[in-house]
Amino acid sequence: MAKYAVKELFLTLQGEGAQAGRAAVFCRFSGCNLWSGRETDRADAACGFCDTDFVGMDGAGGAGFIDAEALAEAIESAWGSGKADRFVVFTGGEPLLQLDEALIAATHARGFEIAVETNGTISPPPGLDWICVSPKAGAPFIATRGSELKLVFPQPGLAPDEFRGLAFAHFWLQPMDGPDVAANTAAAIAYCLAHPSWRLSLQTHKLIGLR
Ligand SMILES: C[S@@+](CC[C@H](N)C(=O)[O-])C[C@H]1O[C@@H](n2cnc3c(N)ncnc32)[C@H](O)[C@@H]1O
Ligand SMILES: Nc1nc2[nH]cc(C(=O)O)c2c(=O)[nH]1
Ligand code: SF4
Ligand SMILES: [Mg+2]
Repeated sequence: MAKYAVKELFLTLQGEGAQAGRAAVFCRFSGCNLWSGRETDRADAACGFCDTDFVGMDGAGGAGFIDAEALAEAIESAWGSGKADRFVVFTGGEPLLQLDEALIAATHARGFEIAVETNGTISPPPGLDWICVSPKAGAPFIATRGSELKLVFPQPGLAPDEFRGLAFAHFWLQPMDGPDVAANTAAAIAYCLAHPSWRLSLQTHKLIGLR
């Protein structure tokens, strides 16, 4: 049986947060601990606003990978040859359900800086270069330190000031995409104007039609 289930693997620009604009291989793992990914379950899910299809392994570059070497090789091949500043973002779904020390070692051995996008419910393994934590209302909050905290806003029951004293280098509000994105963006702007330690994170890839 394959060790890693990957929905899709692609080269793009990181669209969000402090690394926005940077070339990166996105490795999107299948599966999440806060939603099955099925629309019929969304209303009952712990995380109900997800913008991502992470079910199965049928996306571009998606597959079951037999071991860390095989997946690291696919990541290297997606990056392409002859370019420095190698950067991989592990996301999902929830990447910390699958990302382990063997895969971290194998991608580091190929010269990649390693970032994760995590929902904060699982303690990150050692060795990561960049940790973006995006907590979810009502879910356990375990990963209370990292590189950046990116709060999807607004989430009833999750006030930004709960997080402000934590050990993160950057604090972002990212407007919740969906039917209310315009109102959510206005609310995030108003919050950042009134609380300047928070900055606005836009999903820039969506604005310009990038993946
Ligand atoms: C699809 S998630 C995958 C990683 C991880 N499960 C997490 O939630 O952080 C990637 C990023 O997109 C954010 N996101 C998901 N749905 C969103 C939405 N509707 N609007 C804005 N950001 C969203 C998440 O909060 C997270 O920062
Ligand atoms: N371009 C681009 N940037 C991103 N940053 C975080 C993303 C994610 O889905 O985790 C994402 C994504 O899906 N695409
Ligand atoms: S935790 Fe992340 S991947 Fe899981 S449903 Fe929420 S936004 Fe989507
Ligand atoms: Mg995304």
